[in-house]
Amino acid sequence: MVKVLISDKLSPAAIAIFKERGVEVDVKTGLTPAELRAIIGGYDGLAIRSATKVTKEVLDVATNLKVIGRAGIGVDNVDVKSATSRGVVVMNTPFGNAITTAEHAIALMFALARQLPEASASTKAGKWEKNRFMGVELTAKTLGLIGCGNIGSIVADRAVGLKMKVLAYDPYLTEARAVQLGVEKAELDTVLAKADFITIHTPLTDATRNILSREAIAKTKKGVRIVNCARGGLLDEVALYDALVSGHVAGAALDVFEVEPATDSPLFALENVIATPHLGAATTEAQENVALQVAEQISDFLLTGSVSNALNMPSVSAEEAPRLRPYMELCRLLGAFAGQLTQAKDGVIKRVLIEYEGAAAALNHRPLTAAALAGLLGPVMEGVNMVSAPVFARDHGIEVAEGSNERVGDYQSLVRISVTSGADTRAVTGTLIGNGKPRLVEIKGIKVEADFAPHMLYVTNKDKPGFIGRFGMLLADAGVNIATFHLGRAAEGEDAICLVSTDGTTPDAVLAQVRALPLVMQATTLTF
Ligand SMILES: NC(=O)C1=CN([C@@H]2O[C@H](COP(=O)(O)OP(=O)(O)OC[C@H]3O[C@@H](n4cnc5c(N)ncnc54)[C@H](O)[C@@H]3O)[C@@H](O)[C@H]2O)C=CC1
Ligand SMILES: O=C(O)C(=O)COP(=O)(O)O
Repeated sequence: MVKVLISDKLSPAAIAIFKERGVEVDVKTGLTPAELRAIIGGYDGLAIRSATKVTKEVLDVATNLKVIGRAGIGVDNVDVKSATSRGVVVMNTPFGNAITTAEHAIALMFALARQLPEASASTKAGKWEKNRFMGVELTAKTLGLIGCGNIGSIVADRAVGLKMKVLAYDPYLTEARAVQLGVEKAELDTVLAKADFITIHTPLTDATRNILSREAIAKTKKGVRIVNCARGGLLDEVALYDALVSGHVAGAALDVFEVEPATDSPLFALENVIATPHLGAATTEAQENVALQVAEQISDFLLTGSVSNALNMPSVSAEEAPRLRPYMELCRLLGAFAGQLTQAKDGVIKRVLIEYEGAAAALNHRPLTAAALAGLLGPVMEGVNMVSAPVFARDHGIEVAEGSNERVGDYQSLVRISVTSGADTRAVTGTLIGNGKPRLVEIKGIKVEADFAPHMLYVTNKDKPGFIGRFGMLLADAGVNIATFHLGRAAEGEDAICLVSTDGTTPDAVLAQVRALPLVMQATTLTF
């Protein structure tokens, strides 16, 4: 039974889904890093929000972990790079809390405009300071958005409804989308110079860290009000403090902080600062959405292999997962065959071409290519899987190309993997037979019909009388039992191949004797 750990506070809806799907689930919140490291090895899946930090150190000991599901959007608390290199899928729930977070940003904007928290505290203290709390209207003011993705777009939509003029700085925002949203696409400096209110809605990445730097804050319009509902670290808290004290910035509303939990900050002493404890996603609706979604995504992945909303792996829908699974296995096996042949020769893979023909042409190729690369790179990198293989290939300068052709030839469906290393290119081709069983049909252009078996011996030889008898005798004398025996040749008297499955491994000494046989050009043991 697969086992999942929920290590942050999630709606009970998540537990119910896991149990319904037959996934064993433990809930342990508030773990220290050491406590998490001590237990993570026992879990296949981890469901988190923003409190759990999934560091390299945690991943190093997460030996069974296959998937991390973030019930929410930001994954800056997960070392996605380390997860990827360890083959762990990282998923989030990109839409479940977007409306709720956008509403929090709008709420904070109103709260800043009318100093609601201070006014409420003063009134409750019996002061009735009607003249102290003079606000500003939002209508006709300019809102500057930094980041206009899911949340930024919803904020824009609401702000347009409030009759604000919206400027958006987002390098990935198209003109067409800006027009559709009713916002004006602008450079960062223009947003800074013109906005009466600024809200930030980018992820925290190396590119966005400190995007509202001291310099950027200095470029803002005097009297600007700033809302950050995205991530601490996107703005310089010390520079913001100085600008609030000097009066250049009229107010700031912060839901997120560089260090969380933020229990102590000089900003808390300022009257024109509103602070909430990372409540952006904290509504019943959003928490129900993200908990249900993350539990479904994690369960689906662990139980069926379908992949949704992964940051480091192509999606595989629940509908296509059963259709793709046998093809993934075929691709992995073909990749493993090609990888072992390459490893046995000169080793360094330069280029991989994966061609899909017939019925395979119509499939979702990204997961299939990832599976082929996982098989191919298996002999080079221990523990490689579909998550880590494409990244490993890219990082090691291996060119990966895909081709497809819907034409049906001798087989309904074919997958061919051609691997170039040094001056050689080796191609292996396979198909699915019967109820989705992988079958090899061609090796280096020579037709052969063979199943994959755990232990195989692959020999290339000259097609001349005498080889098969000597080869059979040699294996028999060495006590290596042949389970299946397949032959193929380019043409009479030319290059031939012999693919044998054996009951158990062929010892290296026997392999050396096979290589020494007359007519043998090369011999390699293969394992699958
Ligand atoms: N306070 C809270 O509780 C919550 C905070 N968040 C935060 O909000 C962030 C945004 O969420 P979504 O809108 O759903 O993400 P998204 O991915 O849909 O949108 C982010 C936008 O930022 C833009 N962007 C990326 N780099 C940029 C740059 N250098 N300059 C300007 N724009 C850039 C992207 O093009 C994209 O359009 C999340 O990454 C998360 O950190 C999300 C949910 C709740
Ligand atoms: O979804 C996000 O990115 C959030 O920041 C929400 O964080 P939380 O799940 O409330 O800790």
